[in-house]
Amino acid sequence: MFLTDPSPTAQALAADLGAGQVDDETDADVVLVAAPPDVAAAVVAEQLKRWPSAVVADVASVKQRVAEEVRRLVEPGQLHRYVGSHPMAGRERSGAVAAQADLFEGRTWVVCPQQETDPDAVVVVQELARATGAAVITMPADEHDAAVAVVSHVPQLAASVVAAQLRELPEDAIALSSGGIRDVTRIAASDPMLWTQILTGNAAAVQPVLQRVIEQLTVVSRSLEQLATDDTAGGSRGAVARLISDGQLGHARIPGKHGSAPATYATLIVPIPDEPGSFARLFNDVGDAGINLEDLRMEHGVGAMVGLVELSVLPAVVDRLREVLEHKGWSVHE
Ligand SMILES: NC(=O)c1ccc[n+]([C@@H]2O[C@H](COP(=O)([O-])OP(=O)(O)OC[C@H]3O[C@@H](n4cnc5c(N)ncnc54)[C@H](O)[C@@H]3O)[C@@H](O)[C@H]2O)c1
Ligand SMILES: O=C(O)C(=O)C[C@]1(C(=O)O)C=C[C@@H](O)C=C1
Repeated sequence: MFLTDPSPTAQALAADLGAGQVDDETDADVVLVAAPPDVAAAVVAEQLKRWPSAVVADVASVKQRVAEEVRRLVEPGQLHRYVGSHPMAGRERSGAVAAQADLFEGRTWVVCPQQETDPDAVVVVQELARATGAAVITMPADEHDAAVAVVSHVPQLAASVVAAQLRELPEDAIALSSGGIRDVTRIAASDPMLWTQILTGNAAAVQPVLQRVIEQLTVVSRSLEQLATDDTAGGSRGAVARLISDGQLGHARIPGKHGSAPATYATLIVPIPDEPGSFARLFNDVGDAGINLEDLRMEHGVGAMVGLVELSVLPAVVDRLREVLEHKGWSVHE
């Protein structure tokens, strides 16, 4: 595998970290363009020209705009070798240092062929995606863009706007931060430059979703305004409950591991000392019990040298897990 990047540091770092060798002008069968969205189409066009028989795919987070630009930049006879794609996995941090070999395992990778795309080129990109452990979904670019507006782009704005409220919060108020704020704001650490490009590139699909969010929040805001002065105000509690309940219904639809149906797991919380080897000891004890962890989260205790590890397992094995862990000396909470 060969790498090339206009930033010599990014290129050398990716090579040092084992992503491949620096481009040495050998032939290419498949080129994967992982450049920022606003230059992705130009890089695709350049690569189609440079490698006259290669399949060229991009991974930009918006698909329609990139495909339209590629169509403008490329000779019509070359378009059959371009395949738009988008792995639905990533990090809130950029650059090769943030890379993870298993990032795409069990995640979805969307492939968006155009009408000109050669079906064999589509298969090449689908296979490349599957080789990373991802599950492939193939859909038209406009459907992709409408979907990611809801499942990725508006969530980014929501995380950012909630996190922005923390900027001037006094220290003793920030100290109360726990699961709620951490869960809602993880992606608020994302790169502003990348996200400005993504949101600009998908503005037409994102704006109507954002408008619906604003309308629903406006209803709740009006209700709370009424309740703040008159807690008997008719209809106001209903409006608040409706939003929370609609949220429950939406949340229950998020697919489980490997794109399977949403699963309900049983969870146990285990405090672990903040010292080397604690995690390994806990995992060994879970492994010795022959129990598969379905999910895992960790929170840091504020002002205490402990971490709170939340273990998610199938409900059928939770009692046995609790028993085993208590027997091994762990304190276990529901
Ligand atoms: N970060 C994510 O979570 C994520 C997930 C899925 C898809 N994507 C998409 O992947 C692409 C890259 O995002 P990233 O997070 O890896 O960004 P990144 O900043 O980590 O990497 C982008 C790389 O592109 C290089 N680059 C800049 N201009 C270039 C140009 N003109 N030609 C060639 N290379 C150029 C940069 O030097 C940099 O090394 C974007 O299109 C993004 O939408 C990102
Ligand atoms: O989980 C993250 O940190 C992501 O950045 C992932 C995420 C997403 O919203 O799911 C973000 C943008 C990419 O286009 C694809 C995936």
